[in-house]
Amino acid sequence: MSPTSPLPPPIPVLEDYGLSPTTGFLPPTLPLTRLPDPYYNKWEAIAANLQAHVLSRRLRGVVDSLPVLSTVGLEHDAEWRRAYSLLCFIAHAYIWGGDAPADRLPASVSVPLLAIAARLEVPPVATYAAVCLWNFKPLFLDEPIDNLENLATLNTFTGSIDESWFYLVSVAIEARGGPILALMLTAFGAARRDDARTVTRCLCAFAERLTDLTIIMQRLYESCEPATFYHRIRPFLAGSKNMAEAGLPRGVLYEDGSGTETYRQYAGGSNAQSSLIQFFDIALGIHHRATGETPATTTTTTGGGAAPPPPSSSTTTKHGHGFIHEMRKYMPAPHARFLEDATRAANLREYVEAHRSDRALCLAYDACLAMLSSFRDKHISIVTRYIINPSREARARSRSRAAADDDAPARKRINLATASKIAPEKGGQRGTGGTALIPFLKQARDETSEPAVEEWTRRFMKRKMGSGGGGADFGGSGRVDMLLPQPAAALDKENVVDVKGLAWSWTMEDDVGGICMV
Ligand code: HEM
Repeated sequence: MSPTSPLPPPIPVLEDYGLSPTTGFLPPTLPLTRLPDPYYNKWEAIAANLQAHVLSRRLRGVVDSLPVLSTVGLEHDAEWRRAYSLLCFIAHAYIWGGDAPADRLPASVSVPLLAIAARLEVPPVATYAAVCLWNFKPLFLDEPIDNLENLATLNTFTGSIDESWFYLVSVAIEARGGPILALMLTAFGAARRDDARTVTRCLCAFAERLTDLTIIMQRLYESCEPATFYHRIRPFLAGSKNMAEAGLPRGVLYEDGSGTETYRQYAGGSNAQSSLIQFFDIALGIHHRATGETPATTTTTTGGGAAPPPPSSSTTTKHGHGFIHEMRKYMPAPHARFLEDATRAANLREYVEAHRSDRALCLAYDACLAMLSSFRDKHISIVTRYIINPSREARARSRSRAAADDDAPARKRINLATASKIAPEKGGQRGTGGTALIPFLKQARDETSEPAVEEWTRRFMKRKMGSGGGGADFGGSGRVDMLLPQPAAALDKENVVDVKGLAWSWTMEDDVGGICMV
């Protein structure tokens, strides 16, 4: 380094961001199962009986008559996190737990929720942190929390095993993936010292853990039924942004008694708010572009690899890289700050590019890309099974019902589950110009393999992503492309309809077959 060259950006220290070298983005101390101060017993009682309150249609009345409690009784961080999680469950049950959504959140919930969210630096909605990161307990304290058989949820909207399992799969992924943070920070340091052996060792360990994460994710099928997820669980996680057809045209007003409140709009809770997966991209130097954008410059090098494209500047687009970046606003701010600082320090892609002759290093790096690409491949199958297919079935059912019977059913519910069914009939919802869900996810997966250095890995991953042929697969049976709908651009715009994902509202192709068998 020349005397004038600037110092490299510091390698982040996990503890500075409240992160743990063992559990990663899960809290360093276990979530509390109850707030210790009895002052908060009313919150605890409502959350403990949330399903009964919703079922009996008494929740809104109970919450309306609740006093506005102060945050003065909250001491340690774990207490603030517990209070946040409780109030998020109560708030979303209040909004979505009736025949039509409530567009006002009473002061009894909104006042403490806003204060707690500000203190924790999270938005006042049911984020991934509220329902997953801070909402679990181990069944046995002396057993690890990266084992699904040792986990239970603290709160759910529905009381169903399916909902618990949905959250717990993510918790187990976060727990098993937690040590990857320290591993990769060690690799950043080793690359700076030009210690290729340590970098290789860290990358090998990373690739192995990534395989574990894919295995855990696929266990979702064991205890979470797609129809239950789509119709019963997903509606409670919905946000207030782009929710006009679901009954929230202006969003939600958080009452504070001032009379000057304005409507707020937030995205719904989604695993896309997981800092862990975004950290993987950062550590490996993977760049995500706006959906539909192709690499600007692709220079063929001697090894057959592509030179790293410039980091995407596209953070302003509505979706695509913009969406992935947007999700950082829904992470606890210290986690998002860690991601920013890790981005500045990340050096592995450049290091591997500069050491192309080191086969072991290149293979270890490419293995990580292949494993992460495989993880995303399996995730696309999950989204197809849990969102795309039930959405199509619901639409088909609602059409045939409408054709057979003009009489309205006895009681009509308006919420997220019914929204995508009623949207096309209302007109104006077809081909809204939004981003197509599956092409977005597929592009994120394809971008994951772009930095591969070894010629054979590149060929292999291209083949895996191609449209035909059999062949080996790093991750098992993940040939989803052949089974999925084609990109929206290739389709008749008339057949494109809205679909509510988790965080966001997307489009999908209505009439194309897409039964995905994994
Ligand atoms: C039933 C299970 C799941 C469903 C239905 C699902 C659905 C979705 C949907 C609809 C999106 C698009 C953004 C949105 O609208 O929220 C998305 C994105 C994403 N999901 Fe999932 N997801 C599931 C499980 C998971 C799990 C277990 C993880 C891992 C922790 C995960 C990680 C991600 C990530 C990282 C993205 C952003 C796109 C990317 O980086 O590839 N998802 N998911």
